[in-house]
Amino acid sequence: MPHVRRRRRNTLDKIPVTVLTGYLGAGKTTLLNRILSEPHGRTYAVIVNEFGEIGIDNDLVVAADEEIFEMNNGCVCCTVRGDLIRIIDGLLKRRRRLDAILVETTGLARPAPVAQTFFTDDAVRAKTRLDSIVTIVDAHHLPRGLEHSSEIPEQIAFADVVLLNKSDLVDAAGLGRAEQLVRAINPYARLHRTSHCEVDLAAILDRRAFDLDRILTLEPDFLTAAADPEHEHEHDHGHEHEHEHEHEHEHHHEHGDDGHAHHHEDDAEATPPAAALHTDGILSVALSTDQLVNPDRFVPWVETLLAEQGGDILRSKGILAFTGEDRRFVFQGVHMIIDGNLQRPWADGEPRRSRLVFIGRNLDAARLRREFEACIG
Ligand SMILES: Nc1nc2c(ncn2[C@@H]2O[C@H](COP(=O)(O)OP(=O)(O)OP(=O)(O)O)[C@@H](O)[C@H]2O)c(=O)[nH]1
Repeated sequence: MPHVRRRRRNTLDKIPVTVLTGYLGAGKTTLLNRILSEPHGRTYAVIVNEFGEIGIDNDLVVAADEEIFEMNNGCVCCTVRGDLIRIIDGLLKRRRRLDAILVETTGLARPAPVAQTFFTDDAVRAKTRLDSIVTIVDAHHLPRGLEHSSEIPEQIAFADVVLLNKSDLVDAAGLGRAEQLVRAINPYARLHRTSHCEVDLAAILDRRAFDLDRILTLEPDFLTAAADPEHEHEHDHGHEHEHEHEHEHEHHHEHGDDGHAHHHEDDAEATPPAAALHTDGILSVALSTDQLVNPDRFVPWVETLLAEQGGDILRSKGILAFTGEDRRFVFQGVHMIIDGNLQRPWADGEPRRSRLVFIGRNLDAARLRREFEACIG
């Protein structure tokens, strides 16, 4: 069927865009330098706020007075002196095929406006697709950073992929604690422990974390991120995490008025000291049901919820089994912008289990649960 072929080609042709965030000194430049100088045989474009920040050797730069710089490995680097949409337009007009675009969000407290550009701008959306949000976390600085910064938990909350970097500067216990701090904010991101951002670029580029089709193939990880076999862990502590995640999935993170997480007593072993868990009130709420959900109630509910509380809800994702519908409804959101559609049919014998997750601040878990349950049947 002609239109099916056209759709496939469109998806394949779209250039994946990765949005990179991370606190001051976390290692963003280190990662970008690798991408722009390693002989990986692919052509990536890196968009940075100010070229000066990248600190790359000037010899790599071919045409220094242009806004778009070509590197000696074929990658291009450009700077958001102008606006993002115009820069992307300029990149797309170049003849050379790009394998991926990476946008660094230094200087922006929040990565959301950049991410949303790829949902909302038609011209950009026609040629590119938001692939994932990657957050670099300084494992050494994280406990202190969380005490002082509201940006760090927010950046972690947005992430589809977390690089827990500077792992060489902390011992195994410290690294485990840092990972728990990340997980307390965002249990769903794929996490890689790195030193000097040494990670296979395939782990951060072209992940299809925002691709609704792909959420389905990632589904085993969707609510069990800690059991991810692709984690680059140096030692096995999976059991601890499975335990931790049982709580996260069945209940949610319980935070008190002080914004600190409170865990169940039997979880004590896997829980960092409460004082270290300053997550700026950001928590995740996971909801699920084995009963069918009424789309006429669910869709208006989630739309209203995100319209009213989208400022606080940083990320949302869901797979829904609707009454009278053989296909799965899948959605994905950044603040109040959501994208969702019907996907493949539920397989024979596959439990029609609806799951959704919200990550954000000021989330009233009991109310979310109550309102979601009101959409059942
Ligand atoms: N020990 C150690 N040092 C690292 C690692 N990653 C980066 N660094 C160093 O940390 C410092 C900061 O790294 P950058 O890559 O500049 O960090 P950044 O996030 O770009 O920093 P800003 O541009 O200031 O936001 C540099 O001196 C890096 O060499 C790591 O994994 N281990």
